[in-house]
Amino acid sequence: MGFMGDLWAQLGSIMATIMFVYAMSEKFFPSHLVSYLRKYTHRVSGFVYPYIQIHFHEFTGERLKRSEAYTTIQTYLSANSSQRARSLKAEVVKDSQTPLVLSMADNEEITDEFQGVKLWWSSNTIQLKQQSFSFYPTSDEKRYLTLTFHKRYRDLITGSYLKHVLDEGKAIALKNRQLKLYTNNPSSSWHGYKSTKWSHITFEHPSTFETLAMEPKKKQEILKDLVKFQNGKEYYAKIGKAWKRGYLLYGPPGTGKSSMIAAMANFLNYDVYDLELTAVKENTELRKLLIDTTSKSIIVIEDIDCSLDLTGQRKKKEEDDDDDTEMKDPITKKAEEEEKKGSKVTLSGLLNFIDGIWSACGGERILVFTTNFLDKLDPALIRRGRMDKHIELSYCCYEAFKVLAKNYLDVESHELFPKIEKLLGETNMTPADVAENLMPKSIDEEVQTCLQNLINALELAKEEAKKKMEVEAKKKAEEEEAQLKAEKEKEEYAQEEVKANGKISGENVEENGSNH
Ligand SMILES: Nc1ncnc2c1ncn2[C@@H]1O[C@H](COP(=O)(O)OP(=O)(O)OP(=O)(O)O)[C@@H](O)[C@H]1O
Ligand SMILES: [Mg+2]
Repeated sequence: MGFMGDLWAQLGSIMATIMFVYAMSEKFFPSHLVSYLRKYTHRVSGFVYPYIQIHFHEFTGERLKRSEAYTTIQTYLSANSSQRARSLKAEVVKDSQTPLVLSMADNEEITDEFQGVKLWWSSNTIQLKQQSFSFYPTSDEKRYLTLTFHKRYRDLITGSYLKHVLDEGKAIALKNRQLKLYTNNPSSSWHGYKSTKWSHITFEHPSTFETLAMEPKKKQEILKDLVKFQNGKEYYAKIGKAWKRGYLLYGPPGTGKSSMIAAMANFLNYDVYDLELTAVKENTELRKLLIDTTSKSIIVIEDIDCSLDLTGQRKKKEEDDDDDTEMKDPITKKAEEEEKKGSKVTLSGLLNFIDGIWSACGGERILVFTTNFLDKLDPALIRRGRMDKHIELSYCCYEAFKVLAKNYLDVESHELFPKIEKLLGETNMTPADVAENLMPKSIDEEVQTCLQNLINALELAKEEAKKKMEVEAKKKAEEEEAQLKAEKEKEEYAQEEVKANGKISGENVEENGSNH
């Protein structure tokens, strides 16, 4: 089949050339003669040439829009052809992680196999007449890809194979794409030509789950959860829930909340939308921003407790303020109104953001809230169903230290490790501080020295914590003593008062008695 197939493919190319000559000959021969010749050759070629060809042109339609099928197939072929094709072309492709994308050169051919069936792909060009004027940029070359296969496999190729090529091509493009980090623009700049609600830059955070220091068991659990979500399209459809998941990351500063978000984005290959709530004026704007996000993304609201007064106190405060506005001069009044307008996103607005429109907004979105203080948040915000998973990021444990030691110093065990393990059990230090202390201060600093630096820092922290505890205990004891003293004094005073009252009433009785 191989040799004969190649032979037929060659024959196919010859036929294509003949057709091309026909097309050109229309200029020189009478049209009826050309169409007769064309019909006749078609019949003959169909009889002797059992192959079918499908062409995919690079540009389609009037506006010369680049065909999505062409790009996707090219991506598929690039992944498959770069090892097989003899001649390749290199291109810089926008939004791709790899600086140069290799693909089949023009007029090159490769073979592919699908379920045991062999097929041929070739990339071709046609020279066009130079256009005198065009509004859209045009080239004098037209490119197209040609798929050739035996007519016996028509159903297999047009059905499953092409679907396979397009699915695979899309998956490769997604994997290779450059991730983006979006931030919301203030709504005052939303109007006008080309205005957008989000600005973006390339997302290049180096944090991954390998570099993230935390207990391996917890890390595995999170990874499993993310994979389940990413592959859960059918599952979410089956249970009738929107394909979304909410994570609440909480813990002290420097424990890796932001690093985890970056690791999630790198792991899932999702874009990140960093939503700055204080720049959002009202609930409707919040909804508009959400609608403007794409799927396969992580929407992040950092420090949710600081971004908003979500405890319902805002409303009360505004009402109080309203009482005396009548007395203020117009400029002050206006400034205050503007200020109030500054951030009018309310808890219910945020809840709608999560539950309402959010659910109708397509799928594959992850929402992450971070906070340093879990108990400061309104229970309505963090109840299950809204935030599906709560993840605590805490002080550095021994397991987390081992990850950092491996990443920063390339050591997996050391005689100083047991000492560090003991100290980490006795004192609280964030992974950020542990990492900082572990980092070599000069190029030639030895592992031993770096570990010793950490031990010194841990001992110092332990000492400080001890001192702090002692001071607090002393303060508490003093407070308790003062309270006891105050209570005692109060009691004594009360007793004296009772005594004094008794005396007075006794005197009164005496007085009354003498009156009788
Ligand atoms: N768990 C961790 N694993 C690895 N590195 C960490 C971890 N936690 C913190 N770091 C290091 O400390 C730096 C600060 O961490 P990060 O910004 O993720 O903390 P955070 O919890 O988001 O703090 P904040 O509450 O202040 O926003 C990171 O750049 C990283 O180098
Ligand atoms: Mg952070």
